[in-house]
Amino acid sequence: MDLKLLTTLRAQNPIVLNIANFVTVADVANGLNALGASPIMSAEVQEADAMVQIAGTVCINLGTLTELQINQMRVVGKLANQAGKPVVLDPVAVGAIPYRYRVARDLLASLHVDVIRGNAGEIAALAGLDWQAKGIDAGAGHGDLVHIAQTCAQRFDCCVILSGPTDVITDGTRIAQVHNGTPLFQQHVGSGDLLSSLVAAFLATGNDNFEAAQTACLVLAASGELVAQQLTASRPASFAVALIDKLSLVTPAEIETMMKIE
Ligand SMILES: Nc1ncnc2c1ncn2[C@@H]1O[C@H](COP(=O)(O)OP(=O)(O)O)[C@@H](O)[C@H]1O
Ligand SMILES: Cc1ncsc1CCOP(=O)(O)O
Ligand SMILES: [Mg+2]
Repeated sequence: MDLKLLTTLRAQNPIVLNIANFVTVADVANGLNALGASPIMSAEVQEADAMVQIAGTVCINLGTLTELQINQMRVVGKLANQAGKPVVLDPVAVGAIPYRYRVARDLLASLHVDVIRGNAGEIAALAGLDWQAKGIDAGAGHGDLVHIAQTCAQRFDCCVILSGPTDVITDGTRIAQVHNGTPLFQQHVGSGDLLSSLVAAFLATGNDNFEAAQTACLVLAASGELVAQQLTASRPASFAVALIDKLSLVTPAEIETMMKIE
């Protein structure tokens, strides 16, 4: 974990290309912008080449996929691989919907993904391990989260973030755990989508994927925890607004005093 990456990211203001879902697209754009990245969303395959050329990194979110969008994901992902631009995959609800699972497996077979970011239900499904996912949420299960994340990372030869009350980050060998956060994240739809796109923003700093992924998890979780401490009413909508503000203000020094990372 390297909090200097936050300063680097803000100095670079990297363009993050998002194939977003239509539920959380504005939250993701505003969260990226607040942190110090430059978001761009695209839904048209004809502009894939130009988009990848201007982008520093790409985040592919399966949230509201269509056949047209899946084709766009494949084209954008392949172009990003050819151009050496890092790719993040958010496999929304692959643990609950078999069609999505097949789409994710097809994408992972035809592209190299640098980081997969999902909740326990999503990462367990991709790891081929038992878990009861519930829609877009993690659901219930009893497995060892570190083992699940490592199995997924080794299977797809990439870095994996299994997020939740504790975020587990692994490249298959190295493991980090971020214990910061607040249960308010679960009450606001889109927290996971935002994390996936912030991971893409940190990957643009050119650092080791494992370090960049950890730093993204820490910055978001710590920002949420700081907001939760200051809110007078712990409500999901006020949390979401205050979180965007905090992402624009939070400093490495502030995070350093409260980080719980192992
Ligand atoms: N109970 C919790 N306590 C603290 N942080 C949480 C909790 N649940 C989720 N988070 C945080 O919320 C963000 C989104 O994670 P998660 O809820 O797992 O994704 P998704 O929305 O895709 O299910 C992560 O930054 C994670 O650390
Ligand atoms: C509600 C919903 N339906 C399809 S995508 C989506 C948003 C998922 O957001 P997140 O996984 O970040 O909570
Ligand atoms: Mg999600």
